[in-house]
Amino acid sequence: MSSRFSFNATDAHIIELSKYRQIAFPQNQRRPVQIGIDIGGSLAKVVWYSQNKNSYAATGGRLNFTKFETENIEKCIEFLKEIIKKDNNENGSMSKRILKATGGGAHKFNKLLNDELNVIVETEDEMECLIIGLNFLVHKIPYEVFTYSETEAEPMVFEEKVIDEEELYPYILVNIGSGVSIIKVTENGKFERIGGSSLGGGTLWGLLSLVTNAQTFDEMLELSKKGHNENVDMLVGDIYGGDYSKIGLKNTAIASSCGKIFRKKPEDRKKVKEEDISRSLLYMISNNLSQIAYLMAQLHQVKRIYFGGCFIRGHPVIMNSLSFGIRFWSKGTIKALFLRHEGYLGALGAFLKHHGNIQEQELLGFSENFTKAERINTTAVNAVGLIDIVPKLTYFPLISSDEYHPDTFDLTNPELQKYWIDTFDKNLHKMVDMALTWQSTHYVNNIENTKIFEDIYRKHLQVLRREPNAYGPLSVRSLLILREQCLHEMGFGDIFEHVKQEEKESALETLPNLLKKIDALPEYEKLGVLIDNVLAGNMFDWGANEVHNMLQKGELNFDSAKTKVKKSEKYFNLNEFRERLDSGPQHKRAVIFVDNSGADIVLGIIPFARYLLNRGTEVILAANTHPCVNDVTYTDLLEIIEKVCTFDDIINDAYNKFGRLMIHETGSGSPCLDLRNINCDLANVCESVDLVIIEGMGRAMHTNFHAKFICDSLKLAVFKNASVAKTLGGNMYDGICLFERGETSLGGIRAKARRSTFSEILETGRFSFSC
Ligand SMILES: Nc1ncnc2c1ncn2[C@@H]1O[C@H](COP(=O)(O)OP(=O)(O)OP(=O)(O)O)[C@@H](O)[C@H]1O
Ligand SMILES: CC(C)(CO)[C@@H](O)C(=O)NCCC(=O)O
Repeated sequence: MSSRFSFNATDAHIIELSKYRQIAFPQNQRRPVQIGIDIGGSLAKVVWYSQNKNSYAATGGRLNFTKFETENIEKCIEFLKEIIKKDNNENGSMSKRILKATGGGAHKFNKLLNDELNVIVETEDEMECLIIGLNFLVHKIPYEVFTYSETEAEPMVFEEKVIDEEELYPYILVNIGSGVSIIKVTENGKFERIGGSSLGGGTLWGLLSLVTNAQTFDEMLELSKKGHNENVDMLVGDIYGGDYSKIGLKNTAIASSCGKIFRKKPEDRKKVKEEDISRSLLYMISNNLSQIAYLMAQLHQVKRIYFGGCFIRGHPVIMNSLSFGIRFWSKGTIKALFLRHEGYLGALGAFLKHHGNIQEQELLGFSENFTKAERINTTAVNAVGLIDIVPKLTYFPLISSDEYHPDTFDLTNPELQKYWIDTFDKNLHKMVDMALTWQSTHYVNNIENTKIFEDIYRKHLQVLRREPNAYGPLSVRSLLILREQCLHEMGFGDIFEHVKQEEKESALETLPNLLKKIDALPEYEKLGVLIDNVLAGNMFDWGANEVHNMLQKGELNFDSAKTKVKKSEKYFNLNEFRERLDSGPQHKRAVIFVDNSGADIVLGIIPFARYLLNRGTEVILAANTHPCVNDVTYTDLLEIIEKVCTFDDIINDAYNKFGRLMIHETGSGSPCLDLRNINCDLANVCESVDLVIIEGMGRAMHTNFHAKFICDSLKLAVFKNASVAKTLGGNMYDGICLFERGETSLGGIRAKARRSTFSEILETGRFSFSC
């Protein structure tokens, strides 16, 4: 089967998930490079922090991952020397650094590391580091954990981040390195190594080195993919002539690994294919481990079994046989859990042991960055991976259900998958054109970077065509985020800046007159006109292909947009909103998640916000932190409001005098809105919000269309994509205005169990409620 795990690693422009796993630290974090290393019997794994200068996104830092064969420890040391030298050049020479090291090699090579690197090597316990690393990934990295089964249409099924401790403990970790350690974890900081096995990854590597001509472990695994184990394994059918149904053994079950070889004549034994024997040995090790893992879980009455260690390396056959074994032995009651950063648990744990890192995590958010454009360091076994470290994000406090999921469309349907991947592929050239224009207006002459951007994104799309869930569940949101990451990684900033600037200026010129006209309307007509204006403004969306074409040809202006947008038959209940405004208690505070710059924000949203302010409702405008398409960013919005303040007293007073108009950043850089990850300051000011307004196709259709809130909510958007319209039951350019009363408005109790934070979990080991 083709999969993300077999992507061509020699390609310099793309970070394949299994081999490049960076995790991205927030801006303004200046600190010396910190390194964690886990030197095992087979491989030395390195995790280090680097500042994220290359990226336009305001991500201040990044966790990088790489590994070397322990046999070549000197290459690893050279690599570490380079990292330290680079950091000395950038941040100034430091006094002796601390290197956090774990694994057997931290002891064995202690003196060598000390002498060669001129560092203080602090040795950390291997088992403890594995658990710290695992807990970090499970709590902090989106879609880190997944189950795997080839019998399902979609083999990889991702788990949400585990936030509550009760969900997590007790668990066992089966860490398959050279040898195997099995660790039971019952609560934060409480663990015990309950067993192990010497039949592990080193065993397979050793045996395959003996029976194949392959040079590297990866070549050996490749061989196993092509092999047929039934040529060497004795199956139940070989003994019974069919199934042994009485005890539930099918004829295809392996009765005796390698058990057919002894029957062969000595001259035929040499003809056994290396592919077949590789496959057989791989099953032998994996099946044995799944059985031991299950027995351990039984003995200790544990339901969660995580598999870690480089042995797994996202290899489908290994994962499938471990999964199958656990499912088989547990009669389907337990599922094997895998991790996308499975080989780095120990090194990550050692890294996090640097002073303050564990507490610090609570202040930070982490996102995965799949993209890197530098030439790969060829001395490493598998180059580097990336995790970006971003300012801390949190749950939006007004979501009413724990079932909240941002994405509206389930892209498990192959037709929809193809449609969306094709759509982004076809539109890519438009982004490239924008990137080129952006370069020319910034006097940057680096066509190569635009080409690399195009290349990287297209290659990611190719990966996704083969393995749609390679980077976590596929959604329109994930495709959009990936595109932004690729742009940012190549140093592109706000590539729609010129478009936004022009549209903003022209809209600001129109605004005073528009406000006058609205003010002159009879009171009962105002709301309808304001909502029409928001929907017309929302047409100015350079991210929607159809509209992009119109805008580029100059075929759209505010008036023509107003005639183009029709009211959706199915999703337009303005009257209910009007009735609520007229008869219910006045809303105290509204938050508006805004969308595009130009006419959208200036002629649509600002007059509507002004109307709410006039009615006595405070208004928070929540705009993206980072640029994406022509969405208005937090900094754009500050500028716009300051301009509006120069000619409109209502906005000026509310913003400058009374603080009744507030502007906040969402923490996002996407046209979609994931309300599980909102800037903490915004979440805090939204605690007292009783009206949530979400605007735009990305925020209110691709995402949040089904979101329910504990307070009143209003979704405003226009169908600008035919597939979205068809799937949701609307027509192209229908405007939706969806008002829904919240539990509080209906008299319900406003209460919600908040989620425990990671530091609480780590530090107190107790379950608690907090932001
Ligand atoms: N590119 C690779 N090169 C070598 N081994 C690999 C590679 N990819 C996966 N492996 C497998 O991973 C195993 C090593 O896993 P890991 O790095 O987790 O263990 P380790 O830390 O070296 O061992 P231990 O913890 O037992 O000391 C190897 O024995 C081999 O089976
Ligand atoms: C010796 C370690 C802990 C080194 O990581 C590992 O290789 C292992 O757990 N080996 C298995 C030893 C045993 O329990 O049989």
